[in-house]
Amino acid sequence: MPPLVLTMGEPAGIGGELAFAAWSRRAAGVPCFALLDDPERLGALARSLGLKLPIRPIEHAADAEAVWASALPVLPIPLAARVVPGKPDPANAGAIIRAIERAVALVTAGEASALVTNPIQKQVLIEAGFRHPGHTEFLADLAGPGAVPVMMLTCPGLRVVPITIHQSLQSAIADLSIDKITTVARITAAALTRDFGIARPTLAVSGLNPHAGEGGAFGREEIDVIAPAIQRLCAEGIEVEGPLPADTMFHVRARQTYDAALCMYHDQALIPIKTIDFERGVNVTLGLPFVRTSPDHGTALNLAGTGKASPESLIAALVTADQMARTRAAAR
Ligand SMILES: NC(=O)C1=CN([C@@H]2O[C@H](COP(=O)(O)OP(=O)(O)OC[C@H]3O[C@@H](n4cnc5c(N)ncnc54)[C@H](O)[C@@H]3O)[C@@H](O)[C@H]2O)C=CC1
Ligand SMILES: NCC(=O)COP(=O)(O)O
Repeated sequence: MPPLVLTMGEPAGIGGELAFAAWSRRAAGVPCFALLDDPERLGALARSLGLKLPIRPIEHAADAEAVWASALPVLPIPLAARVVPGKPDPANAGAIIRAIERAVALVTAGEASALVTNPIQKQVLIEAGFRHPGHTEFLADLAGPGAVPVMMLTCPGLRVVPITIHQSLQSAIADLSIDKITTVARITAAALTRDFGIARPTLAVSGLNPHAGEGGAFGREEIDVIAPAIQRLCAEGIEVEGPLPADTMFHVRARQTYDAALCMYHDQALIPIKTIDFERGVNVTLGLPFVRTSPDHGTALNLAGTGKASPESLIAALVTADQMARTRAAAR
């Protein structure tokens, strides 16, 4: 298998030190990855953390495997400005974006088995002219026409999928449609079978309004949009239940009745998973022609450069990406 590729993310965030921690756990089974980052800034970061961590620039992703046992393999992406932990600099936006583009090129060419992204500081990139609200949408754009990105977060015992992603709550509600819900549900069901080995997945679909609308008394989206989408999916043979009240579909016993919860907007899906298991949450983008995962957390600027951030979610993202890539390779 080719190595994974890991992007730098926001260099003023915690991504670099998490990559160090992940590489340090290689003997415990963290899969081999090539880090797309600036070797000089990584060296400075390691020194400031008091780490004697060998960093080895490599020319090709394929060189990572030979280097892995003795040094952290880095595909160099030079940064424009010196990095100050906790203080993102828009001058580095170009390099952050180039790292993502190079990673997609490598995974598309088969030189990397899957793509794992470190978190970006979205506002800094957007202010620097980045046209996408997040990786999910950018990766779909890079993947080309036909890619419909679906965000799924997973931790032991729970998977959640927001139907609408990075947009205002007002526009998310306006954008809900039967077609959107059915498209996301079909992609989710197919991915649960292909990538997670669930032969006949059960999807639980949330309502939008309190008490799933209380029969129309608290809103009509359940009646006009969500229930018809569920009927269409059931007619296609997909196991779907709902619309369920969002406040009661995440307790322990409820979580055991479905394989993924489809929610109407970002926070409805992400609050339960980040509350239940922030440390082991993994963000997976479905609907792309390649495997992409990331940790569930963001840049944590308040922890950057301290060495105190937990690497567990990044390690879970690396392990999940490796497992998904192996499952797909075995099915070919
Ligand atoms: N995939 C991505 O690129 C993502 C990027 N972000 C971006 O991250 C930036 C900051 O977002 P926030 O909402 O502040 O979320 P955040 O996840 O960066 O931080 C929230 C809280 O969790 C803590 N935290 C985060 N990761 C941690 C770790 N590994 N170990 C220990 N504590 C940790 C932070 O210190 C902070 O107190 C935003 O620009 C956001 O857009 C957020 C989520 C995903
Ligand atoms: N909160 C999850 C999130 O924002 C993930 O964003 P991205 O993976 O699309 O960058």
